[in-house]
Amino acid sequence: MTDPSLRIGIAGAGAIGTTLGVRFALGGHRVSVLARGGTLDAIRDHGLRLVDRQGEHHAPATAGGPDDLGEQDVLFLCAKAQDLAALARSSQGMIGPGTLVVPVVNGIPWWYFEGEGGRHDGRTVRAVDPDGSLKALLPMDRIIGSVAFITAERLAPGVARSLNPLRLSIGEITHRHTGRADRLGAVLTACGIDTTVSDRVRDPLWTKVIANLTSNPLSVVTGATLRDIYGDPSLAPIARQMLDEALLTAASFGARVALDPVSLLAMGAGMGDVKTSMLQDFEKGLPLELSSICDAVIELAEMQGLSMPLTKNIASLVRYKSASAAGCRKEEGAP
Ligand SMILES: NC(=O)C1=CN([C@@H]2O[C@H](COP(=O)(O)OP(=O)(O)OC[C@H]3O[C@@H](n4cnc5c(N)ncnc54)[C@H](OP(=O)(O)O)[C@@H]3O)[C@@H](O)[C@H]2O)C=CC1
Ligand SMILES: CC(C)(CO)C(=O)C(=O)O
Repeated sequence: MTDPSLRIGIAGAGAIGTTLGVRFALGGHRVSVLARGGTLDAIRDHGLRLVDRQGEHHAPATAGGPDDLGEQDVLFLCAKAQDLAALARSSQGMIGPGTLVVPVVNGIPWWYFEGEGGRHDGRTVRAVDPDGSLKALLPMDRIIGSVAFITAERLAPGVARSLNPLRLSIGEITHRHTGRADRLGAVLTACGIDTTVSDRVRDPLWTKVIANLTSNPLSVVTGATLRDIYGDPSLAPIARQMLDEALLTAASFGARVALDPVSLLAMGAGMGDVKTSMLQDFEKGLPLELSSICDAVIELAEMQGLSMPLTKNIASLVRYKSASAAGCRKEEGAP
């Protein structure tokens, strides 16, 4: 990464992909976006658009499908966990021998045990990579772990809005400190994405997973926003109990979670009437990101001989609700 202008690939042009793509283009990098359907047409015709704290931006980008885009210096994979394997397959042409691959996906990633050095080193997380496709398709020695502390929404194909500060944690998945992670962190920060490079990227990862796990599924069961999930006298004890289950699991893997339970609940309640991404997906009839946010955490707990009974039950309720809503939509003739 000596050329100041990098070839940066964005695979998955939703809320996060569009936000990152615009920021990179504004930073002077050559952005190529892997998209499909109407999103591909819109980006080809109009480029990418972002409304953020700095204003409204329009950025040029090359857009294409699986066979159109060449090797990149860095490839960001920006999709929901359940879509990642298909996206990784479509992105193969963008990955060359030197490409760094940065998945920006919530939840426990498939690479969790790669280079982790513990007693489960190299083990697959079945919930997120059931048939080993991700491990086979993506070069483990060039994965940079990432955790996105960003809020972004997709307003239209190729158009996103992100009004909170853009923060990212990245790090080598092997705990090593390397120049390539530092250089990537500097590129991101120069593009307006405030990036921390950590030798322990699994720590912020657990912090984020715990925030998602304690709020996203409960929001689907109840329809509640963060204010009530963490602050309402009926719901907050449920969130607290799920938090305790998750903290125990994180601690069993030696994770240092940034927030204590009381602060996390207070911070969550203080975020106000925010609908979680899972509730938004549920309301749109989209598949939910349960594999990486719930199932993978439960799988990790069970590997350590722990159980997460409440989390498991809440995840089952969400699955039931999501399946029955899909059934109703089918009966009503919706697509
Ligand atoms: N949005 C947010 O505020 C945050 C999101 N995250 C996490 O980041 C990840 C991405 O989220 P987000 O950007 O919101 O998700 P979106 O659903 O907005 O975007 C995902 C994009 O990936 C595209 N995609 C999926 N599969 C393929 C494929 N095979 N080929 C081409 N394109 C594909 C989708 O295309 P199509 O539209 O055609 O289906 C969609 O545009 C998730 O794990 C999310 O939880 C993390 C922090 C904050
Ligand atoms: C807002 C927050 C932190 C809630 O878990 C989130 O990341 C989401 O909605 O997916």
